Amino acid sequence: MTFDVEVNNVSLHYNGFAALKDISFKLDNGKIYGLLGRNGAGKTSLLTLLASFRKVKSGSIKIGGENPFENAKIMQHVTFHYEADYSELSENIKDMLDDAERYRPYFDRDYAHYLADRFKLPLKKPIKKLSRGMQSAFEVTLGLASRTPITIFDETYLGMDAPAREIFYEELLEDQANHPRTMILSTHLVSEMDYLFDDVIIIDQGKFVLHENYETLVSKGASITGPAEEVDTFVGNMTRLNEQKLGNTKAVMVYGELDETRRTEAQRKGLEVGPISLQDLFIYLTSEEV
Ligand SMILES: Nc1ncnc2c1ncn2[C@@H]1O[C@H](COP(=O)(O)OP(=O)(O)OP(=O)(O)O)[C@@H](O)[C@H]1O
Repeated sequence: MTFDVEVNNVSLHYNGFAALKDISFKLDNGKIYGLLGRNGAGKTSLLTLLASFRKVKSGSIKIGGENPFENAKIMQHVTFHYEADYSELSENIKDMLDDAERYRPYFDRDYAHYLADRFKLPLKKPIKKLSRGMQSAFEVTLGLASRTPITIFDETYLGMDAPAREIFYEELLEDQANHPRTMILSTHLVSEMDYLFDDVIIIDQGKFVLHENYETLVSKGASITGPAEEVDTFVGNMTRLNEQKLGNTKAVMVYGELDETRRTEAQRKGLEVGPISLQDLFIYLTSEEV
């Protein structure tokens, strides 16, 4: 069975406030998707609909061709991980991992224990007594070890420190290579996580902005570095996303493709042409002026 995801014209209102406005996109199997959007863009709202935490009332969502809402056949293949509130839970990590094995059909117990060890999670400690970062690491452990065909992480990793996030990224890429599934990672940590994404989806103020392959997206811009005057002349009236100056050297990020003729021209003028960052593109595409 395949688990393609189809989101068709989905809108969501909270007491008259439009949090999602006519969103449509499709997800293929086996890719890592980065879901990006500024604060309040609607990422969590969208993910709770995908995870069937709430019912779609306007538009439709299909997973594997079926409506997933209250559909046990589909929902056992979808997991949603977020910064859960464990403050009332007295069970320890080991018991929780044992429980997970019972209701998650793809769960790999050995891998879960290996991850818990890498994250230095104390197996015998009640989860409510773990720090916020450790609770996040536990959630991430569940998410990876569940190996669910559609795995959704809603900024689960925010509370984790940088070394722990690095372990998560390493494990995510390695486990995805061995057990491909559809992963959706919503995040603000764009510059830190961009290399993980196969595709990027950007939403802004409840609206769909784009769904694009990561490489294709970043090739839509370039950074031009060299003597300030030369750079300014070369860039002309192209859209500038960002610029930095150090002494007489300037680096300008531009939006817009540079064809071979323009690249050769840059080279002739001694300018360096490099790739653009997803972060700069994201900031530009979701800025008020666009
Ligand atoms: N239960 C709710 N009732 C009313 N408004 C809500 C509710 N949940 C979210 N909203 C509003 O809907 C919009 C989208 O919120 P959502 O949490 O989906 O955004 P987000 O992209 O996940 O934001 P963040 O990155 O800040 O977590 C926001 O304006 C938020 O205030």
